[in-house]
Amino acid sequence: MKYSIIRFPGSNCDWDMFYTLQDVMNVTPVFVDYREEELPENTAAVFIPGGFSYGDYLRSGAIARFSPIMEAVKRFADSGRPVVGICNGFQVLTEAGLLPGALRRNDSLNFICKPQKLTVENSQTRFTSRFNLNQTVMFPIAHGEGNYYCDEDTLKKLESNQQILFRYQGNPNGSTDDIAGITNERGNVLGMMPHPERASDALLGGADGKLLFQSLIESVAQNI
Ligand SMILES: NC(=O)CC[C@H](N)C(=O)O
Repeated sequence: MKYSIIRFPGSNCDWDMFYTLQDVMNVTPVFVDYREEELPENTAAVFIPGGFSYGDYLRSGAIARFSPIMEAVKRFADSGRPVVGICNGFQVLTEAGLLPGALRRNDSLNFICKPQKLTVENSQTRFTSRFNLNQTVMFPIAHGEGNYYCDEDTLKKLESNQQILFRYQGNPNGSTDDIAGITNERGNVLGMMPHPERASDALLGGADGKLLFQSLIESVAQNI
């Protein structure tokens, strides 16, 4: 089983993800170039890491979503298997239409880089089964375009389908309804602005993020 990490020109959290998967979680990560048209065989889950794909030109993620590999990522997601986008990865997934809504400039118009408290809003998913409901966790944030926006109807659907997995405590960027991380309706595609891979080892200042990787890896093992 491989855990595929997609690399675009400008990705910069690819090694953070690799380290977490290989050294902390003891699974097998593999980098996948954006020009590839297929994912490696035996891919168990796809990760789209943080960064500044194509220099964040036009809008974050707006160019990366046209990369050849994204067609394969869409097919993988359509088959119900897990796809996780962190930070720029979340931006790419909304631009690609795999997640609802959009990420806009932070309301302060400043880049924000700090540890951020979050509330776990749903602990009954393949990504969050190791957390407790309403648990407070600390994940770093580092973004200029993390202001999640969706219209009223979409927000109602996100809430009624329990697609909101994480909310900010003390909204740092103006996100609608304090939203920090959501899934698609089917529940197999996750996007979040905070970085669990940067909170996966006490040496990094905290290990709350490890729970997310544990949840996902267990669900893969159980074929959920
Ligand atoms: N760390 C990141 O992924 C940065 C995200 C994005 N490019 C932004 O600044 O909004």
